[in-house]
Amino acid sequence: MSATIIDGKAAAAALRERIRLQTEGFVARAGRKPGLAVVLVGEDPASSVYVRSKGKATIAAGMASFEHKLPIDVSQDELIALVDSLNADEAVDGILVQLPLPKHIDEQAVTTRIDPDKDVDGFHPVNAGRLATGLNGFVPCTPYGCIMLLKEQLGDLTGLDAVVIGRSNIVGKPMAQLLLKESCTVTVAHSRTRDLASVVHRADIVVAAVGVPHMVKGEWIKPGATVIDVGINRTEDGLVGDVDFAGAASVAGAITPVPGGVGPMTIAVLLRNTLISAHRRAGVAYDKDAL
Ligand SMILES: Nc1nc2c(c(=O)[nH]1)N[C@@H](CN(C=O)c1ccc(C(=O)N[C@@H](CCC(=O)O)C(=O)O)cc1)CN2
Repeated sequence: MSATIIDGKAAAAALRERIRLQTEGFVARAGRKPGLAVVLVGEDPASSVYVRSKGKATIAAGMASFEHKLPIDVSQDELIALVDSLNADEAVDGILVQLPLPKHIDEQAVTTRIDPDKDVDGFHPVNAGRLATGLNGFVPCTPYGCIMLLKEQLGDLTGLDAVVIGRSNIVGKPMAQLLLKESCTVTVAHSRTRDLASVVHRADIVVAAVGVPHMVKGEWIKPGATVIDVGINRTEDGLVGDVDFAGAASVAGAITPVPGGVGPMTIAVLLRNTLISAHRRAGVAYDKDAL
C-alpha cells in the first residue's frame, strides 16, 4: 500500500472545533444560539444513528438542537405542516429532514417545502440553482466535505482532471459543480458511461458515489491520483465503500477509507451550514476562511 490515507475523522474534528469557537462568538453577539431542527420519520436503524449523532454534535458545538421524531405512517400533509412550522420558527436557523423517507411520502414535495434560506442540507432547487450560478446559498454537506478533504490534501485544484462517478442530485451533480468552481476539468460518469475504466484512468481526482460495493477497481486508477470514496455500503463483510480500497490504495497517491473518510465530514459541514445560516439571518459577519 503506497497511498496516503486521508483521515476524515481528524479533518471533521478540526472543523467542528473551529465551528465551536465561532459559535461562541455568535452567541456573544446575537444573544442566542444557532438552532438546527432535524426531522426523522420512522425508526430506520442507520437513520436513527445519524440523527442521534447530529443532535450530539449540534449540542457539542454550542448550538440548540430540536429533534422531531414522527411515526413511520405519518402523512405527507402532517410532515409538511411540521416543515411549515419550522420555517416560521425564529429559533430555527437550519432544517433537515433525514432521508430516505418512507415510500408513501414524496421526498421532493418535502425538501422543496423547506425555506431555501434554512435549507442547510442544500437540497432545495433554489440552492442547487445558486450553486450552479455562483450565488451564495447552501451546498450539500457530503460534496462540500469532499472538496474540503481534496483541498487539504492537494491545495489548489486548478486544471486537474476530475471524474465524478454518479449523477444524483444530492452528491454527484453538486460535486461536479463544486469541482468546476475549483477550476477542475470535470467529467460526470454514470451507469450508461461507456468504458468507465478508461474514463477513470484519465483522472487526477476520482469521486465515487454510486452505491455499489467495490465497483471501482484498483487497476482503473491512474498512479498518484486522489480517490474520494463516498459509498457507504452495508455488506456481510461490514461497511465498505464504492472503491476496491486495497487495490486502489496500492496505486493512488491518496485515498479516503470507509469508514472514517467522507462520512464524518457530512455532519461537520451540516454544523458549518447551520452556523452560516444563523449569521446570515442575524445579519452578523463571520470568518469565512475558518469555515
Ligand atoms: N437529509 C439528509 N439525509 C441523508 C444525508 C444527508 O446529508 N442529509 N446523508 C446520508 C446519511 N448521513 C447523514 O445524514 C450520514 C452518513 C454517514 C455518516 C458517517 O459518519 N459515516 C461513518 C460510518 C457510520 C456508520 O457506521 O454507519 C463513516 O463513513 O465513517 C454520517 C452521516 C443519507 N441521508
